[in-house]
Order: sequence, then structure tokens, then C-alpha cells
Amino acid sequence: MHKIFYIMGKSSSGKDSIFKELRKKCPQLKTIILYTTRPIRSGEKDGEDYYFVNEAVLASMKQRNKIIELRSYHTQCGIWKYFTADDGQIDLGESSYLVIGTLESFRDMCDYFGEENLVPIYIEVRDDLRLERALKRERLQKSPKYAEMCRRFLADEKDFSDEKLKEIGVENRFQNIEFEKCLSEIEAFIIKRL
Ligand SMILES: Nc1ncnc2c1ncn2[C@@H]1O[C@H](COP(=O)(O)OP(=O)(O)OP(=O)(O)O)[C@@H](O)[C@H]1O
Repeated sequence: MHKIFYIMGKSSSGKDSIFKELRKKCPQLKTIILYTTRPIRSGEKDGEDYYFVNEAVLASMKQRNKIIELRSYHTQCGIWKYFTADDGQIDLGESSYLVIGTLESFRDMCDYFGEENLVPIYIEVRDDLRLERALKRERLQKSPKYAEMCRRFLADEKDFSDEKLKEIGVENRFQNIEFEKCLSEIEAFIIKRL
């Protein structure tokens, strides 16, 4: 049976950046494209970063029991939902997968696919450095949303408390200080388990 390697971490810890590089280094890992109702950001592509859908599409998938996990965020710009759908993308008999998610979605994925089929990968960055990176990234957006950035930074404290990390059995923590070093550590960790 193949595995789902599940990348988690606070906002601006580097999940997306690590994910993108891992895809190049481990082409045998397939990706799962999540769905979101949040507006598309500069530089993102529909069907690549996410499937950007509206509430009507979500409601229709819900009605057909196609939602594996769903998270809602009460943001400064309204409620944004992110979800994984049972849309035929995932076949653990065929391949392993590389996915980014939250602690809650990790739990739901464990319930759906079996705990033994998921491997958590937790990325960490010191708070001051993480906030600096978040601000730098936000400044590059066409309409920076600083309030939302701050809300996420504060919410992370609760969402990724030590108790919660322990609860889901996160043992594999990777420090993203030097990008290349962090990337190689995660790559080696994955290759060992493939
Ligand atoms: N090791 C690093 N050194 C410096 N900058 C980094 C490092 N890793 C990532 N970054 C930068 O930090 C910013 C946040 O990274 P990224 O978008 O990958 O984080 P994320 O965890 O996916 O964030 P979010 O969950 O908020 O979308 C990006 O601008 C990225 O280029």
C-alpha cells in the first residue's frame, strides 16, 4: 500500500515552497488538488494550486457525499472554505501522494484512509522569522490583506498547540531556517518510507 505524506505547519512556515520543490525532487509522488472557495491570489492558477469554486459547487458536492474533509476560516474577507473531495484523484493501490493540510484535515484523512496510510510532516519556523516572511509575502500581493495575515498568525497559536500536535502523533518536525537544508531533510525522510 502506498502512503499519503501530509505536510502541515503554521502560516508562512514554508509549506507551499517546500511542497513545490519536493514535487520536482520526488516526481513519483502524486498530488491531490484541493478545492477552495477563497478568491484566487496573484500568481495562483485554477486547477493547479487549487480548484477555485463557489458555494453552489460545494453544496452540490456535499449533497453527493463527495467531501472527505472540509475546513472553514472566518477571515477578515468572509468565510473561506478549503476541502478535499472524493473525486477519483486518490488511489493508494496505485501511488503515494504529497499533500498540504491542517491538523484537523489530517485527522479526517486518517479516518477516511486509515492512520497507517498517512505520514505527517510538520514544518516549523521561529515566530519572529515567520512573521517577517509573512509580511514580505503579503507586500507582494496586489491588494495586501494585513489584517487577515495577523488573524492567521494569532489563530496558529491555538490551531497548532503542542497538545494538538501530540494528539495526532506528530513526531517528525522539520525546521525551515535554511530552505535547502530543510528540503533535503524532508526528501530523505520521504525516500526512506517509499
Ligand atoms: N527558508 C526560507 N527562508 C526565507 N524565506 C522563506 C523560506 N521558506 C519560505 N520562505 C518564504 O516565506 C514565505 C512563506 O512561505 P510559503 O508561502 O511557502 O508558506 P506557507 O506555509 O505555504 O504559508 P501559508 O500557509 O500562509 O500559505 C514565502 O514568501 C516564501 O518564499
